[in-house]
Amino acid sequence: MPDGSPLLRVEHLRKVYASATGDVEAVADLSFTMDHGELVCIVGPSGCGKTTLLKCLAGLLRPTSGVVEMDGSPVTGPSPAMAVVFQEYGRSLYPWLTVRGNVELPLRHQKLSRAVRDRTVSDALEAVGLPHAARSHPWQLSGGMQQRVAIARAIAYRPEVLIMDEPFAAVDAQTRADLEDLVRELHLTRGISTVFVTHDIDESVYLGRRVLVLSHAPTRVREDLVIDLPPERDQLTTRALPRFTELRTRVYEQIQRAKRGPAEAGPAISVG
Ligand SMILES: Nc1ncnc2c1ncn2[C@@H]1O[C@H](COP(=O)(O)OP(=O)(O)OP(=O)(O)O)[C@@H](O)[C@H]1O
Repeated sequence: MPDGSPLLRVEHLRKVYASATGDVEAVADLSFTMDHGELVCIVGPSGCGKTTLLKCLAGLLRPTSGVVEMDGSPVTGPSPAMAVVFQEYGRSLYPWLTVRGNVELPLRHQKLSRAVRDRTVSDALEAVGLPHAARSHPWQLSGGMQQRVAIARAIAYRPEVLIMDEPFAAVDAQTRADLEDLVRELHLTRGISTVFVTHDIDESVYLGRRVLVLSHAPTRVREDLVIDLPPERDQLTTRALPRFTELRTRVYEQIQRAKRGPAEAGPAISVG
């Protein structure tokens, strides 16, 4: 239960890959915390280390040094309290299972009665707007619908943290806008704590309550920006607000500076 302590604590995280051509330092010295119920977006220059960071958060990669803690306990491996949604929805869904079967799959490892499991799956499909597609197979659905199935599977699992790695990079602009609104709605109505990695500056400002701008690789947090836009957001009115433009300009400038190299990276600061 939330008691004022952070949900996620990342402190002095460092990750060095050993490779045949020499060591690659992907994450240099990265620290931040995230509270229960927050939606934090992470942006940074291409190849800066975003996926490496997410894999360390999700326990899929062991950090070289530093700490990742969830609810005060170190993350040392894949945690049942975290669900990850990747960009490649086509590869994350099982084509031989129906939509319902895909959403239900991770629940089979939980000790739930058949009735509760059925209700949980139906509720998740309802939440992503796909109750009518339960009996379809993923390959019968559009890309955006398949990504909704992946999101339904993640939320049915009731994770403490939903981690999303550029989840909408492969869909068209209109579908992307709809999926962004779905993430906002799930955040507002269900209070799901979400870490959302994106290349898209406008998307990070539209979605986030905070945006972490990462430096060039080896990465660290260059800026921790509070997004003080109203919680009820709308694709037209929110994006037309002068404050939206100020915030996107700020993120854009920081990424441009970050691209110029590690020497430009300053300490993490908060800007209201
Ligand atoms: N398994 C690996 N072995 C060696 N180096 C790696 C490995 N995985 C990633 N890297 C290197 O670590 C750095 C960060 O990679 P990472 O994929 O985390 O960045 P990213 O910000 O997610 O990239 P993108 O913007 O392309 O999505 C890059 O220099 C990459 O080449």
